[in-house]
Amino acid sequence: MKHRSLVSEASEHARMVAVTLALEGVAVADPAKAVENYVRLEGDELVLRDGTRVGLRGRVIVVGAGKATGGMAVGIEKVLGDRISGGVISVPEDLVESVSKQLSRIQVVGATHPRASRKSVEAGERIVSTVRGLREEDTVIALFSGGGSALAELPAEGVDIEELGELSVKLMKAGADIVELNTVRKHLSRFKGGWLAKHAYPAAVVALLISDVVGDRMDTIASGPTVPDPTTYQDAVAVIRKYRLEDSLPQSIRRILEDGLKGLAPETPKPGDPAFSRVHNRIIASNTLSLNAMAEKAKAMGYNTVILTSLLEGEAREVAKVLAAIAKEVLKTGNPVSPPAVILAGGETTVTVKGKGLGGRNQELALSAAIALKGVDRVALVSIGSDGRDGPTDVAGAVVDGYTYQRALAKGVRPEEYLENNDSYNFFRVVGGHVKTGYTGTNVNDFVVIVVEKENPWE
Ligand SMILES: Nc1ncnc2c1ncn2[C@@H]1O[C@H](COP(=O)(O)OP(=O)(O)OP(=O)(O)O)[C@@H](O)[C@H]1O
Ligand SMILES: O=C(O)[C@H](O)CO
Ligand SMILES: [Mg+2]
Repeated sequence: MKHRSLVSEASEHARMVAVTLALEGVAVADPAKAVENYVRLEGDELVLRDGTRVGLRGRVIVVGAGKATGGMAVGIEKVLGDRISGGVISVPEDLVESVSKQLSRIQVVGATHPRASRKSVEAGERIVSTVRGLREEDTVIALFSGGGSALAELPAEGVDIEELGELSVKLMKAGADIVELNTVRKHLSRFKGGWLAKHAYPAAVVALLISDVVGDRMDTIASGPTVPDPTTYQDAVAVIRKYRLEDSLPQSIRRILEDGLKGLAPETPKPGDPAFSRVHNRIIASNTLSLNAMAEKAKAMGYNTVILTSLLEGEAREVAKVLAAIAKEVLKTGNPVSPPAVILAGGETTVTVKGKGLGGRNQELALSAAIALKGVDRVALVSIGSDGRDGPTDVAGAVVDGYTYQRALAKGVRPEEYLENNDSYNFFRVVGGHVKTGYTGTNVNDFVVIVVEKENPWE
């Protein structure tokens, strides 16, 4: 069968618009651009986008940790230039060389993630010694993003970093979510959970955060080194009990938690602590901020636009069915918006991997949507991970339309079979539809864009 009969003009147009919008969501989350769009220097004042003004009277020290922190540091050097007195950031060790080349005022150290190591402690010690002893007239610019929890650490007294890394991995494998995981990590640290703000006090702190946490809880992003910690030792112990890990706790960790419960070890700094009186925590890139930018662009392109949520969760293949149903409803009744329509959603779905295939949650969501959208004209759906790596694969995600199913059959590929085997990567490798961005250097979770065209989108 000719390819032309396996697609329509409207579907092609919808695919193009869907991918264009998804890439806009990634672009606005670019770490350097996000910093440059959020802060500017006016005389001897740092002015934040929300109008906050911070006088730069003494030294300006830049610190931070995270997978996007290198890009953020490039941005802050562009904004502040030689107003920066110095500083040090921790990035994944394979990025140290490329990031160092772009910086002239800020030093770069390499550490490990998603599991912390001795290198993470060296990074944590470097950062803390850089901010300790600063004066009231000095200013710390803190740059934190996803991966920051692992990339910089200062373990609580006696806690062994290898044992801490082991416990973190056990909690991740047991299914703990990031809020639970970081509640535990904050209570075994003297860096996380607001401790860095304590070390920097009485200097002013401007913390710029790129959120990879669904729901954007600031105290959870990189475990909130500059953010007052609302969680307690009781919360941390409750997490460990929930995942039945208390019997296998190493002695050093058990002791700290028991001392904490008895009030013999300091709680993480809480809201109201004077150390936060001159701390300004700001999210400069997030799933919500990207969805808003995508919606603005869609409206400018003439689409009736709705943002469903930035809190998407659930099994990817099931979420896809709900999203496909919304796309069909737009065509059927014009609800929640009439064509030409753009429907946006973001967050982080999950995949229960039972098959032997290769893929990621975004590719799996797209494949399931291709099945649900079989035969539906004028519609496209794209799902991508904003960091450019969907699961253990080299693509960001995939785009599908109402003809993807037929195109697969024409190539002898049965979509349901690939879905059952969690083999979405190989489905799109054969049928087409991969969205490749390369590693984007940012992470604001995943985006789904649905486009529903009117009869003739070229009009
Ligand atoms: N064959 C597969 N098909 C679908 N999803 C898969 C497959 N293999 C792994 N996954 C999913 O990919 C997830 C890991 O995704 P990924 O590698 O993008 O990390 P992440 O969750 O985005 O974390 P990071 O913050 O490091 O990017 C796993 O939790 C798993 O659910
Ligand atoms: O490093 C972390 O804690 C996670 O990426 C959440 O920000
Ligand atoms: Mg990822």
